[in-house]
Amino acid sequence: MATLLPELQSQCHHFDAPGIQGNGYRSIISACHALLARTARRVRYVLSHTSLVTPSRLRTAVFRVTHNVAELKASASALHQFRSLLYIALAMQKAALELSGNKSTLTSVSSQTTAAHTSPPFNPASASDDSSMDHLSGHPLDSMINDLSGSPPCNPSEGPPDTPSDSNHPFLFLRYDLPLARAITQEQDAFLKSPFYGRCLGFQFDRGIRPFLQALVVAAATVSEANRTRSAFGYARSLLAGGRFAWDAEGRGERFEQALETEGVEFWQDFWNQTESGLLASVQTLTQYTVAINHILCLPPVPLTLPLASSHRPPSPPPTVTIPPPLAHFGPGPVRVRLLSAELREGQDSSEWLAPITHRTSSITKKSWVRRRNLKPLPRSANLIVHFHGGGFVSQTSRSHENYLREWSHQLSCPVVSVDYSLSPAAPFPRALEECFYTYAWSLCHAERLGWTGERVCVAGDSAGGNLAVGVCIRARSLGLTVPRGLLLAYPAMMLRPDPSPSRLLALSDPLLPLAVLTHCLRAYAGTPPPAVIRGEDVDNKFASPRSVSLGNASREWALDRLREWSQGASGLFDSWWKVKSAENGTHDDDDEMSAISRSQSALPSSSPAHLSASSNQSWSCFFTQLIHPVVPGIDIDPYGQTSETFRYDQVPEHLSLAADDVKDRPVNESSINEKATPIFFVGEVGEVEEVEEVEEDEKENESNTEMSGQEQVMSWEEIFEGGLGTTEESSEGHSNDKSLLSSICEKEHSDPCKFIKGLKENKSPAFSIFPRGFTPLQKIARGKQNKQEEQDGEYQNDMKSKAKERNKEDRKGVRVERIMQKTDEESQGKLDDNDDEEKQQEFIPCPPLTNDPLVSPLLLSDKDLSGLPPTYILACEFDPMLDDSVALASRLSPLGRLSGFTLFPSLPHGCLSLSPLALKALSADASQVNVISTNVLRSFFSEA
Ligand SMILES: CCCCCCCC/C=C\CCCCCCCC(=O)O[C@H]1CC[C@@]2(C)C(=CC[C@H]3[C@@H]4CC[C@H]([C@H](C)CCCC(C)C)[C@@]4(C)CC[C@@H]32)C1
Repeated sequence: MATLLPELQSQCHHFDAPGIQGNGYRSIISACHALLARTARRVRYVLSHTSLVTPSRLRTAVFRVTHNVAELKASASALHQFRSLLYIALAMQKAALELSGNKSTLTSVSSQTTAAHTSPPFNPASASDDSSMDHLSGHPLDSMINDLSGSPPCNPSEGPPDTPSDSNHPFLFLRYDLPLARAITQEQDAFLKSPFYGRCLGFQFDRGIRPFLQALVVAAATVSEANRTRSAFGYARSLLAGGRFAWDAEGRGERFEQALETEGVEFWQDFWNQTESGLLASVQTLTQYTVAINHILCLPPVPLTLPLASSHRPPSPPPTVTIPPPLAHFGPGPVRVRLLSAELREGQDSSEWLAPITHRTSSITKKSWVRRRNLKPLPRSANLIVHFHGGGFVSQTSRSHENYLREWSHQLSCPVVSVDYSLSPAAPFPRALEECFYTYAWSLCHAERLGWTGERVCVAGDSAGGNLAVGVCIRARSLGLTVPRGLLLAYPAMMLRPDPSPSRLLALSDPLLPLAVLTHCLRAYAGTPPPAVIRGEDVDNKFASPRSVSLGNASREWALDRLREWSQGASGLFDSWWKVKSAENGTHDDDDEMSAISRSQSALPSSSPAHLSASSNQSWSCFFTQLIHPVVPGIDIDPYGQTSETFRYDQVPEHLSLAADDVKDRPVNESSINEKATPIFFVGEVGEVEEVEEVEEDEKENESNTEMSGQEQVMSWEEIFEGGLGTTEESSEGHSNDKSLLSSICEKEHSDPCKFIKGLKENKSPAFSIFPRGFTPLQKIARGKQNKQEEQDGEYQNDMKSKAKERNKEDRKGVRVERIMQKTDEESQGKLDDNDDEEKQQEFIPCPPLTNDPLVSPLLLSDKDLSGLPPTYILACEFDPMLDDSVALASRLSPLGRLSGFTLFPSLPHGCLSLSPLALKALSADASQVNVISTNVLRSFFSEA
């Protein structure tokens, strides 16, 4: 580590966005320093107490020797993992620098490394950790740790001033199909993650957040344990296990790690949704601002006609555009939207307000409306915020994000609209995006119903919602609609392709967004095609897919149901008390509505699937992507816009294609909204809706279609993969852009691209000598084989692994058998040889073709498209696997003049906005600033002339 850290640090600055000192490499270094500091303190503490006190029971009890020793062992194991991580990061860094053609930076590595060595020594005592041991600084061990760490952690106020912003700026993401990227993906699976999740959990985060993360892991481990047995006895056993996990750090770490390996997306979906209803939700409500309006609207699925934002000469009618309702996968269906408003405003209480409310929510909402009639409404607000929540595309609703939405509404005195879009895997891309865009358009043409004048609108999104927010703005711009005044992105997910980046490596130790869970989310949203038709009866079943058939899944759902029941039961009394209190205060929450709407189910249009036929579904599924960008399989975009001409807005007549500045600030004039005006175009196939009875016949046909399309996708991925790495002559026509991208990269360093590519393939290029000197790759060996590396990794790891294996024999048996069977099949077909590489290749995470779509991975958007975004402010967190998404986006937007600001919150994990204000207060001072800063950003958007 003594050499690795300074070497990595010396090149970090090349990856910063202009003027912003932060990226995944810097975060890895900070995490390492935090771990070293924590280990050093623990060692000092143990040493000082063992040397003074003779062995006795008293000593053991008072100084918690066993606990400290166990912690030390876990820290040692974590350090070992981090050492490997540093090697990987270093290899990535060098590869990225070489790919960017940044020769000068490569040659200066050694000199800068020396410089880093001469910098002031890192003092572990300065890092925030167990303050009980702070008085021990100055111990001889300090010097050892100084040697280990070598240089101080990244300080945002220091660092090289000449951060590059030219075209040679290295990109943080490494293409998934490069040999190094593949090697990294294999390596990450071999990491022993339990020390991070168990005892060492969250060591790299702010001290205050550790108890929260530990509680999270205990809860996840308990639920996962409960999944294993379904009986009442099993339930009692899992409760006991829950108690055990509270103090057995190793046990919960192992169970959590195992849950990552065995549980599917549904588990995480349900687990993450715990804040949506029940006790947790009720407790959260206590700490939030009260609001006058908190309603669920169901926007009816009808086409909307809006005026274009282009200037037109009166008296000619303004050109209009017709926006179809969301169509993908299920056909037209209502969109659920939450309207929050600190004050009751004109229009929000009008009878018209009830018009868009349909289906299940109507009775409840009408009641609440009647209750509010005696409040005197304020004039309509000039500002509106349209928000898209995060949750990995698979979980959560606007409700779990209310804490900051309510604050925004209060501080900015404006209504907030947050979309409860359909969730994956039931409704994969582009359904959610369509719904978000439809809501945006609906808000523009029904401003008065929201208590808004239609003047200024800002769009905000966190995490997965940030991804959707960018898509909405791009679409608004491409159709010539009013573009929001500002875009606020909180830790957005901008690259959904499985390209590794340094911050993604942090996912290996992150209990909030572990890599396995990220991969689940990715597959659910953009991986496989959804079931083509979901039958009417299935819609009532939240998990309307074959998964509910398996015993494992059934028991998981059973366990989660028990947890939910308990939580809801406990919150019953609380809820009734709270409602009485709210009614007295004249405030209201439509909590009943949300608890009535199960998460995934709420996402699905309640009626549409029953009315659809397979044929209609197929034509709808492509609607969104065709409208914005024709999807060209295999086409890739240079993140720096080199292939910017590839994508066209061919549906928008050229004379209507507006410059970003033309549309940016144009207010929506209500009187100019002319629903009767002739639409310029309308693309959609609403007319193809057929009756329920016909569904069954078409179903079989449709199933086979789905299978076929699934096969086609796999094929095309393989082609892309081969095409991207094969010789240029081998590549097919569809991959021309891959070729051009690679050629352009190669040209910088090598005259013959083919040779260079071959070099990459054979790992001969110096940059791709997979890992630097001294690195022993962790051995990725299928379970059931003896892992030789384990032997070297020391007793502790062996203990942990064998213990885990024993405990979970049953679970793992399945996996092993599966692999052995797979092998036997292949052997019989003569496909398998003993080559380790081939085995690894099978385990390589495939890249779903959809993730190449710039609307799925907005970092693949061309410069031309990105320059159509409104002024964008990015909030990012230091210890976030998604940090590089923010930094890379900022690097792209900054030269285009579209970046209005960037704030990096040190020591915070992903999702910090969603944490309750109480939790934030328990964290650092920076953490409590998260909400304040986001509010100020929105205020500045609204106030800018
Ligand atoms: C080595 C490199 C290989 C590269 C391979 C990479 C492949 C994948 C790449 C990209 C895919 C991106 C996919 C989607 C991105 C998703 C981003 C995204 O949207 O992530 C969100 C997912 C939900 C969540 C974790 C979050 C924020 C807040 C969290 C919530 C805070 C409190 C909530 C608890 C349930 C409260 C109860 C606690 C109690 C003690 C029991 C909690 C934890 C729920 C989950 C959310 C971020």
